[in-house]
Amino acid sequence: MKDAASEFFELPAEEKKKYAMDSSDIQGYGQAYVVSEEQTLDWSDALMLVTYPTRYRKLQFWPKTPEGFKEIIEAYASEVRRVSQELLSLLSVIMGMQKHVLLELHQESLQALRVNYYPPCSTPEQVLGLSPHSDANTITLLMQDDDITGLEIRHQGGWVPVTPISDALVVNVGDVIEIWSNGKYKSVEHRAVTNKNKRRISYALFLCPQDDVEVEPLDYMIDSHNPKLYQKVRYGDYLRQSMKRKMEGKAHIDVAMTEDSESDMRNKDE
Ligand SMILES: O=C(O)CCC(=O)C(=O)O
Ligand SMILES: [Fe+2]
Repeated sequence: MKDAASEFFELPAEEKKKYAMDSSDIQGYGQAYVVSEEQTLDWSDALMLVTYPTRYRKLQFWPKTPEGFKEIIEAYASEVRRVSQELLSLLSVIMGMQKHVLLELHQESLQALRVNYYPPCSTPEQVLGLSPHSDANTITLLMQDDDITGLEIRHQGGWVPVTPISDALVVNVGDVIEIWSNGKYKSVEHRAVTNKNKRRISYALFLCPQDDVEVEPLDYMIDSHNPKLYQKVRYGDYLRQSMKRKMEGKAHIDVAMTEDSESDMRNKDE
């Protein structure tokens, strides 16, 4: 996967443009979250593909070069899908529920791959590879290059680098787990920084509920000490709302907050 992706991103621009993302779509080669001509762009390109359910695949965006890349993506997506399903069972148990609860909410889950390419940048202190955001899905499994640190997570007001561990995947909790757990498990705010000397590639597989799944705090997570913090949202609407905005930390999760919890948060900030 790493060799093939590297070869793809090093192809001439005209070759990569054959797979260019449409402005109204998220699949293909390009940059997502570009919502205005005035915004500062992140120092990265991406190849974004829906991998499951297979009927949502738009094969015209799956690169034909290098040879065999398509099959590699398919094999990687299928293996990581298996791991993410195991993780969902374990997460259900950690959240105090029966093993099958989260899996059932993902009966026909959507999985999308984003391969992020960050070219070397002569002024890394001036530009980000990927702006701060949380992932608007359930969990993300991320593979990073071994020899270069780029991912950082928000912790106690600062940014903490996530040093790559060889042969390990990073698992990010996304907004949907935050909403289902009524805020007990927070989606992690993260960003990617650029590097002066080396290019970096990361491989994110996003596991999402289907569009029509209604996301709201699960009954198990609410009691008299833990009032409901989020209102019900249809997942497809939540995702589309968050994609319409420029990436700005976790601001997009406001869409799902109840009015009370939103004003509580605001009072805390002030
Ligand atoms: O490059 C990274 O490590 C972060 C990628 C990421 O956060 C994303 O694709 O959503
Ligand atoms: Fe992310």
